[in-house]
Amino acid sequence: MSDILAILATVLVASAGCLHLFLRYTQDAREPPMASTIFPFIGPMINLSRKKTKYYVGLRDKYNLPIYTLRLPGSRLYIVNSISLISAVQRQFKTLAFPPLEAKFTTSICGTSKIAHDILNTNVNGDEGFWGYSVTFYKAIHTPLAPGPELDAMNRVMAQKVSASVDRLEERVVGLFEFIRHEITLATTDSVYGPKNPFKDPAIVESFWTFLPGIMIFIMGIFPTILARKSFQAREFMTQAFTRYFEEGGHNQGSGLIRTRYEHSTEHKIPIEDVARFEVGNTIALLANTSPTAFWMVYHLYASPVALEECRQELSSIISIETIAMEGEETATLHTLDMSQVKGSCPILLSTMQEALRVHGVGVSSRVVMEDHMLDNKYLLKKGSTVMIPGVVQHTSSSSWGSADVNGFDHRRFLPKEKRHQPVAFRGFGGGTTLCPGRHFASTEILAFAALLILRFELTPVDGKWVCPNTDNSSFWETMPTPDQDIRVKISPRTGQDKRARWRVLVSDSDKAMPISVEDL
Ligand code: HEM
Repeated sequence: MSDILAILATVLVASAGCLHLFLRYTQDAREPPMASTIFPFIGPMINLSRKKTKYYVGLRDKYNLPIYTLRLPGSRLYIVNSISLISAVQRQFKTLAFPPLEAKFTTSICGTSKIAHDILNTNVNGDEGFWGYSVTFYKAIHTPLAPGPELDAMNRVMAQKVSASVDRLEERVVGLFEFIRHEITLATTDSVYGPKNPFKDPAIVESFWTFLPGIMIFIMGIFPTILARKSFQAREFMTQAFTRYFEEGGHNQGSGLIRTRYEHSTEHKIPIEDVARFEVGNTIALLANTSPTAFWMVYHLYASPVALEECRQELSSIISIETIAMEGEETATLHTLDMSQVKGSCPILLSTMQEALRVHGVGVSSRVVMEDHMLDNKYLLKKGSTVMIPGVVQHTSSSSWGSADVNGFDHRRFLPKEKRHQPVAFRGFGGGTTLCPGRHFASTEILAFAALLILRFELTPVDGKWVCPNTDNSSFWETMPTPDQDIRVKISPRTGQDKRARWRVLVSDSDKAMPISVEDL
């Protein structure tokens, strides 16, 4: 037995030695330094799958490097820690490019046809000029999602749905995440897809959440029909529903966003079933992050009596109340929450949402290196490698946020007058050319939902105290992780509330952007 162990140990040491030699031989001295590891290639792979984005934080704390190399079997990752290098990466958007990665993810996650694959990959990075599906896509969807009439129209539907969902609330016990996810999913999809929204069918809602866990398998392309069978079936079911939606012209009654997406695809001769497949992919951007962000914000509001009270006060000062005539002789009070006032006059509420995105946001911005490049004239990035900017590294950086409370939740941290932080370190919505175009829509929805909830209801945890759930089970690709365990809460109307009062959310014409990311300031 001991002989076998000795042989095994020798083989392991010898293999590690060979891998170290190979590493040294194939690593250029001008490349970012390597994070050392006992077992090259295999070690980082195991650590990444076990610790996920926490691995990047651990390496940042251990080596404190501006940028470093992680070698995985068959690929090089350059991980960026330094703020100044983030700007340098984002400036080189052609050489350190996102569109080729996006095209690869889209085709593998959505299971598109060869025709759609070829259209998507033609002039994918715009090297031959500003034409082709991929490079014109971002500009096309930017207009209906940017502050202006189309976004206002979408927000109006959303506001009405969110308001109706809070109206339906009554005294009961719910799973907080489950409840928020359900309401946000319906409000978001109704706003985007209109009256023929496929998500009105509960089977489609269920399919969406069944589809998500298979995403990593789709991306890696390892037998998805077997290893992600349920996900695969859910995706195909959603594809059929979206094909029917487009064939029946559902998009014509939907938002500017869905009409633009459909027109952009058909102008580029994407077959209808692939338009539907792209839409299944789009539901990930649309839904996967909004519900968890709303959940974390609501959790922190109710878990902190000070934050709750300050936000309630802020909101109470902008609510307008009028008496309206009802049937017969009756009257009622109508409370109006105007979202442009929320955005302009409720900085603590906005700051609480940003802090939820900072504390929980773990999105990684990725870029593929199109040709050998000297980043900032200092570091050689080799063609074919991937550059990664993990948001969590920035969000937990004490040099950006202050060492005293970087790990704590401070609902006032983002107040303009407090300004104690480095704004570039906020990566909740990414940055540069891939900055999330849906941030205005998502933020308005989350703020409207949270505002109505805290103005009208108390939430008390059934277990007696608020305990922050872990997120260890969340997937690698998730930008806002979902909680591992739900929190059972009792919902009850606030005392002293007029039970007959009516509430509405107003979205008045606004072409001003909310100051969310550094690009909006
Ligand atoms: C709170 C909710 C949301 C969060 C936290 C979030 C976050 C992000 C992040 C971190 C990125 C990647 C940025 C990068 O790589 O640098 C991104 C990209 C994107 N988001 Fe969002 N997002 C949210 C909601 C939405 C919504 C509602 C939509 C659509 C209406 C949307 C559409 C997109 C799109 C299309 C991209 C890709 C941009 C590109 O092609 O370059 N997101 N989002």
